[in-house]
Amino acid sequence: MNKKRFELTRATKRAETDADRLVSASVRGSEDEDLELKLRPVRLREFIGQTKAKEQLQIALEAAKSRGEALDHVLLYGPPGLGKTTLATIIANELGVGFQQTSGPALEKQGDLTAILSNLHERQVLFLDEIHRLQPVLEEKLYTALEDYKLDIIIGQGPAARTHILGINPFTFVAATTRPGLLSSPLRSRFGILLRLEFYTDDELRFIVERSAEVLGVTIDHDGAAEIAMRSRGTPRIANRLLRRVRDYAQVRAGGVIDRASAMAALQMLEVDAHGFDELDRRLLRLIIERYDGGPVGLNTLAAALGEEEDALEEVYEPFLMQIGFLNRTPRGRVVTRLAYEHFGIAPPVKAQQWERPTLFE
Ligand SMILES: Nc1ncnc2c1ncn2[C@@H]1O[C@H](COP(=O)(O)OP(=O)(O)OP(=O)(O)O)[C@@H](O)[C@H]1O
Repeated sequence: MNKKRFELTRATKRAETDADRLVSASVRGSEDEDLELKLRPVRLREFIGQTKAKEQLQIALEAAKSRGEALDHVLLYGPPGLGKTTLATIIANELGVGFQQTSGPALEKQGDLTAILSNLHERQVLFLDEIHRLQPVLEEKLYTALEDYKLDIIIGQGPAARTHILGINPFTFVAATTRPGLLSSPLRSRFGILLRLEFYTDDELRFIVERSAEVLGVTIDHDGAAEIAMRSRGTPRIANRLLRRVRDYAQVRAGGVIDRASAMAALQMLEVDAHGFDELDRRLLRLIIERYDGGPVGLNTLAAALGEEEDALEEVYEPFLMQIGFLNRTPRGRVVTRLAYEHFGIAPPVKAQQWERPTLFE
């Protein structure tokens, strides 16, 4: 198996494992896709949270519109399910231009990319998801397209082959990635606007749940929405999925109304705890606490002990645990914090407190 194929197989396996989880931030099947289409905000003013990114984008959009030019290329990065695709569609809507979507792994041949680029309309948005998985030859092809709106194409084969420069319409390239560190610096430097998406606060997620409930025609009170928000791991995609499952429960057991009691009962039945942890998070944290005395423990050791891919741990499980302060990455490996011990009602060893304090050399 060649290296690229091996990478793709690993990524597919990772996606499959993750997709089994109720609190996965990845899309889980066609039900999720249908729901997302219905719930996706269309304009920037409907997009909740991400204040910094939104402000930066709003200014750039207004400036581009008033100059009548294509918006600078945009790179959106951050964990899955935080609204990268949503923002890309909003950019096209706000500019009043067409939108075309593809992804790094979907583009296999140079011809695929050439066909897409040469058919773009003036100022339209081309959205490329998972840009970190774009093949290097295609990445190089993109450079001139992004910089000068030109494409080098080769006509003919063998000694008769000639290169030809093809002009393309000025367009806005919006790319998304969960792994910005994997992008080469020449590629990164082609983006004028870099927007980092952060995990949402509980209040922002509560707004999102209330808005989604309204769109779906579900009766929910403030406390019910807050309960779902709190367990959504800072991620709108998870909030919307939990809302759907709680709605089912409320319909059958609570007269169709979601309040704190029915939300709590439903989420308890679904085994999603107060932090939105599921079985996998608990296994990960307990393993570090019980087998490695709180850490530090290396990523590869953890992955082997859990039977998970290293990438999955790094991309899917760890970011949220770090965000809420349960886990730290140190040069010597992963360590859990006092909060993790408290969560499981286990007394932390004295050294756990030392690790929380960053040293001069970390
Ligand atoms: N700020 C927001 N306000 C309201 N709903 C949101 C917001 N961000 C995301 N959502 C909801 O969450 C769903 C997932 O968002 P989206 O598909 O844009 O995430 P993503 O970051 O592109 O994920 P991935 O990287 O997995 O493709 C959307 O369908 C939308 O309903």
